[in-house]
Amino acid sequence: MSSPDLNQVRIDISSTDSQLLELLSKRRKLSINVAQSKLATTKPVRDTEREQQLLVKLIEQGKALNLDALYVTQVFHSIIEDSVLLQQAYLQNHINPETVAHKVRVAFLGQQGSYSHLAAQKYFARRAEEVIEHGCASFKEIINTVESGRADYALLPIENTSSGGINEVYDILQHTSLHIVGELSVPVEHCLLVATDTEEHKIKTIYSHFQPVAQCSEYLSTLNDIKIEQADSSANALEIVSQLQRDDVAAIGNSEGGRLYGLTPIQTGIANQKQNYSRFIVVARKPIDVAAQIPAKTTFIMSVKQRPGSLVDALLILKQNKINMCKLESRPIPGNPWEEMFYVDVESNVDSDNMRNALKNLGEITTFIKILGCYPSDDIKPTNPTVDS
Ligand SMILES: C=C(O[C@@H]1C=C(C(=O)O)C=C[C@H]1O)C(=O)O
Repeated sequence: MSSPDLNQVRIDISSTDSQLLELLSKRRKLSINVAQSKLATTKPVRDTEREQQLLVKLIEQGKALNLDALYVTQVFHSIIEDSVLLQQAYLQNHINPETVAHKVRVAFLGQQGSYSHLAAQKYFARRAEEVIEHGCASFKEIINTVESGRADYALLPIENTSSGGINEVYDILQHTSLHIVGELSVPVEHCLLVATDTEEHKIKTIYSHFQPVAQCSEYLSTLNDIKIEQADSSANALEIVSQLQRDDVAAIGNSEGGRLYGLTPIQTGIANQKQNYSRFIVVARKPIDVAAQIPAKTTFIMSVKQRPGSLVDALLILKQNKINMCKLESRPIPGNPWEEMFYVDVESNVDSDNMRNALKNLGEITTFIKILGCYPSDDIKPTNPTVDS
């Protein structure tokens, strides 16, 4: 048998890919039709039972076509995630028409290649056609840029799975007039990046923002005689190392950002936790409404009386109203030694009856309470197909 002609096979592959794209686009249009019907019936966007039935059937059909179950599941998890996010965006635009914009101005920490920059690109990819990027040198500058109207949105990192909550951002949220309107999680894959043909044992100085230093503390403790130099952001560290062009310096950053500065990774996966994610919040001058069909989160801050059990009493109000708390952080209140401000994230829409009732009751027992925002939950957990074996 003569071997297939490579050029011809590639032409056939390209044509098959075009058909796949057309089908994906057709499926997306159908998802929008589904969103339109849910708008009328107020049915939730997510229907995990339907997803499960769909996956089981697709796995079965895939088997008959020689496609393994894991592959089919992965592909359709990604297709369904897109479908859910698309529908959520449709419903959100419907309920907040004033936020629909062709062009948005976004402030974030650092410059091109920073984690915040990558997160901004990811978040706005499905929300605006054009993003005007506004890199800032500090969190204060970011907040100021949006408060003064020079940008429409800001992205702020709020927590990381390795290093925990980002205190500076929590403290800023106590005083800003901005509102949380969104959130997203991005994988953070730290590498050690260099500008020359060098090796790890030759490195004497590492440039990094302080957050990656905390997230990679275990790896850094295995290196001898290393000086850590602080940079304004991860991207700033990459830029410095790229300018220095020395065998004995390196930066901690992501490989995608490193490529922008001509750096190569000599160590990958150096974060303490292999599943290293950062969660970002998106803030704007005006709060948004979250459609009832979408899972919502509400973030509020409160302080309670200095007496036994007052925090427990506040949390019991959430329990009585069947509201799940997914995060609780405490931060000192400047000027009031040993008093704490509590940051609470709950899985609830601020306009739901339960949440209204809880906020009314909390208002009666707390010394201060302020809602920072209600926003769609970014957490689209993939549905598990239960396959009978
Ligand atoms: C499209 C729908 O909305 C969501 C997305 C699904 C999909 O893309 O297949 C399936 C179920 C829902 O979670 C639907 O309800 O049918």
